[in-house]
Amino acid sequence: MHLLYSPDAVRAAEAPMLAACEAAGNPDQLMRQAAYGLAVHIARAVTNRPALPEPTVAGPETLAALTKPAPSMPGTGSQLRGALIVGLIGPGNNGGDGLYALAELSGRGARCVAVMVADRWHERAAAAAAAAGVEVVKHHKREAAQGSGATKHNEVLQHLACADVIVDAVLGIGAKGGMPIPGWDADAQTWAVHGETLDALVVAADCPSGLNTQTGNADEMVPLADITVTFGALKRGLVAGAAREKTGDIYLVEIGLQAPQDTHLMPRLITPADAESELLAPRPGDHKYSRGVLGMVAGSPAYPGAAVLCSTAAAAIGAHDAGRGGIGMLVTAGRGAAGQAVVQTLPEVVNIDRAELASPAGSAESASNGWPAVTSKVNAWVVGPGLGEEPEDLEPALAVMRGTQGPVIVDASALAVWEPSIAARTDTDAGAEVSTKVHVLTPHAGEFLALVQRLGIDAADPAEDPVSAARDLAAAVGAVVLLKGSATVVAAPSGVTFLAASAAATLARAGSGDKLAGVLGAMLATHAARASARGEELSLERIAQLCAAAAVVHGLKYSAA
Ligand SMILES: NC(=O)C1=CN([C@@H]2O[C@H](COP(=O)(O)OP(=O)(O)OC[C@H]3O[C@@H](n4cnc5c(N)ncnc54)[C@H](O)[C@@H]3O)[C@@H](O)[C@H]2O)[C@@H](O)CC1
Repeated sequence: MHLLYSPDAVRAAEAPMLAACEAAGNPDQLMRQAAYGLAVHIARAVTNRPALPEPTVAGPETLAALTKPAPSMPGTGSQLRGALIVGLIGPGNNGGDGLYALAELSGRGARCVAVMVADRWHERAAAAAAAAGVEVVKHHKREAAQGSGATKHNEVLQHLACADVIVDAVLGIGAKGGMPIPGWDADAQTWAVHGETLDALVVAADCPSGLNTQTGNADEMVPLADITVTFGALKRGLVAGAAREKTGDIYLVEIGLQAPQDTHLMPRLITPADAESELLAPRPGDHKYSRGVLGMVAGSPAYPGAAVLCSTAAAAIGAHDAGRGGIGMLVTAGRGAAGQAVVQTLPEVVNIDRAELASPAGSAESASNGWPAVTSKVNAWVVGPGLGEEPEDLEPALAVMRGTQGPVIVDASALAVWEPSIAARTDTDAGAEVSTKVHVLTPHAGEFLALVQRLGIDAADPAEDPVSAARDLAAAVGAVVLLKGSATVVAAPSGVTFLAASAAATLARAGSGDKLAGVLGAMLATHAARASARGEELSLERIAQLCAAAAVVHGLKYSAA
């Protein structure tokens, strides 16, 4: 699990270290450390492309390929000889990182060019770069406006066209929007005039320039990076929202930052290893009920496929890997074709008539609420995938939401009829959240906007700041909110938040949400069963964490398909 820092948290963590470096008469020590890490990754990129070591956070492309490149050592001087590395250098400390990195690489034999894209720069780093033999080209807007601008522009283009690596060290966490580079054509993601696609590997220093490292918001001006080498800590805005499409693989360079004392409300990134560790192994003596029973109200005569996707995804967890993460039993409440399709695909499923949830028959074998007896064994429910708008399908879903303590994953069509009053729940001791009635809402951005509008909730825009958006809704309605996106954000009402960033862009297709609902259901059912056997309940924060782990499992399992 990685803590995700806001830019303010990064600055706060850096401050005492910078003061100590200053006092020791070595003010750039931290920057040099960061720059060394950057240089190592650039050297690896030059010498080993495309076999780079495993990133801290895999980008969508890497996930789609699901390759695990072999780790390797940084290149030696001789391997770098002949390589051209061009740094785009901005006015602040991010530019300083770039300059010190170029100085390192120049010392190892690469030809390095620093293009100063602002009319000021980090003086000490620039002096170090010049002393190490880095060529300097000044090409900023003010200078571009003066007579020699066109010639200079062509010179820069020439360098860029021949570069093996372009280092984006224009703006870091101090960016206030935009890319201050003369001639940068954002639409084409290249430099104007020539317009050809550049062959170089683009390495972003700390973050792609212009990215909002608080929210992840990135407009079309922000250049795409093949890899991002970030310093000290993972920034929240590197893995949230649009950032996923900009950063490529992310590598974290440690520079010794101390974590803040109070990290409770810092978002956390769930790694594949974290997610794996949440897949419970079956124990000797387990039986189908003790492993966890998942109930499902999914699919309808109009959309029977959603029920198949949801149930097969739930059943597939645990089908391999010694049964880890697997549920003991799946109970579906089907109607017509939706029920038949599931049973034909998964004969082990217990299918009950959906109508019996909305209008309980109440026979001698019924559960205490009049539902079929098997429902009393259910540890978690999924309601909504493929239900459509018919009352025959939505009423049973509502009955589950109202009539069980949960956890209930409220997905797709069920979100359109969900009300906070349905989830009304009583907290025990002050501050201790227990799952007396737990609902997990799983909107994508469109469903999120429809939901907050219908309920009159003031929430951040998920397209601009997904972490705040999920937190706002969760706090307003008292439910766990799983906001789907290129990174998925899961927030508990307390504000505790987890991110899952292990899904490739290939997952943006019909049916992915249905499968995710099934994986979520399996994760919650297995953990709720274990907790209940111990006489415990899962807290809302724990449920949020498990949901993010399930999103990671889903991303890894289905990204390559
Ligand atoms: N403080 C340190 O010692 C360390 C800082 N680090 C680096 O320093 C970066 C932060 O440095 P800074 O605070 O100097 O911030 P930046 O380097 O991100 O840039 C800030 C400067 O750019 C200007 N600026 C912002 N947006 C602009 C725009 N759209 N157009 C033109 N100019 C713009 C600002 O006015 C300011 O002068 C980090 O991202 C990281 O790369 C690392 O070296 C680690 C150590």
